[in-house]
Amino acid sequence: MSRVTEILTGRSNGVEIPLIAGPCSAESYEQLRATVIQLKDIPNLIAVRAGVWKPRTRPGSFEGIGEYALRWISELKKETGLPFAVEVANSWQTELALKAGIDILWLGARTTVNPFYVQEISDSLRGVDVPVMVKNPIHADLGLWIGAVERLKKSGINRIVAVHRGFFTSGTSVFRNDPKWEIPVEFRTLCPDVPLMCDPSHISGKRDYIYEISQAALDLEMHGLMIESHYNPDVALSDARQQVTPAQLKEIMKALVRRADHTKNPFACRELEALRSKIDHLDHEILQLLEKRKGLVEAIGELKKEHNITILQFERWFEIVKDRSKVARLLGLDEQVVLEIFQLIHRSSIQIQQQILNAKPTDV
Ligand SMILES: O=C(O)C(=O)C[C@]1(C(=O)O)C=C[C@@H](O)C=C1
Repeated sequence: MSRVTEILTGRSNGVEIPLIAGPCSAESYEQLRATVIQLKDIPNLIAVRAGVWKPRTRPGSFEGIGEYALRWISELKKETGLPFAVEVANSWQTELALKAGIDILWLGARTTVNPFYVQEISDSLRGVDVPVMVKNPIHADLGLWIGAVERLKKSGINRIVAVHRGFFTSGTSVFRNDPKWEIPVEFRTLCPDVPLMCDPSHISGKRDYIYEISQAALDLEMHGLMIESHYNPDVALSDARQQVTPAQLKEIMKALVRRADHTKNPFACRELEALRSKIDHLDHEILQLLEKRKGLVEAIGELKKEHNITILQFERWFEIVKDRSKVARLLGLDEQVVLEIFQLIHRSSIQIQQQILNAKPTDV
């Protein structure tokens, strides 16, 4: 699990939950120093984060100190010996950060979303050996996230870590950004060689949820955490509600559990194997039922073709939705999940019948 530490810092400290922490923004030398000195005590800490240029949604809010803050970082790097990570959004910021000896760069959600920016940064990193973290794009577009990783790799950047920070939501979620956990899981499936960290601060938007989201990320085998911390969050110039004090962060880290991906207990192993074999059996039964259902859908398709009936049957579909939801409820199943399964089945039925009804005479 310390692969992240090695990639980002070139060292290995055997930490099970690598942590990058620091203020949302570097606001003043005193604020940054006070925070970093307290964070230094957390054994999980592998690097400090500090926003220098802040991409804000609307003008008028604090947009970061800019280049000048890099001097404070250099000072604190010397004093503490800790590596520092900074967000860059274009080539001039990248060049200034590298000149200031910043150890780790990261691309924010508003940068990953734009292939032009990603390409510009990748070009300015050609021939430079620096680790880069890539946050997910603001919208749930896995292709853009993977594309950003590919652009960096093409420019010769080999030390890459992805960061899951949740996705823009216009819904009524309690979180600031929707975690959509299925997307980071898919990212890992498609990019198994790129370690994945979680940024619970941006997902939650509120410090009370940081522990819960961090543990959820660890249970999905994410490789580390990036958490915003400020020595006095209430006076922070940006993201005040989601920052925790270093002391709170220390408690959160102590409470988190890194679970193993297997057990060596022989009884538990046997029990697990027996249960999995039952699941295999049930899954095969589900597949056989799907095959039988497909046969019926094909037969209905033939009937529809012969008698010129439309493929989509709204009334029948509504009846199915109502009935399957009711049965799901009675069985104590998650209605939404069951509905999604039947939506997929229905979509497939329509495709099957489209092929039957629209088959050209030469296809048959
Ligand atoms: O009942 C039908 O007419 C079907 O073709 C079957 C089916 C289904 O998959 O259950 C498929 C398409 C219709 O919109 C409604 C239901």
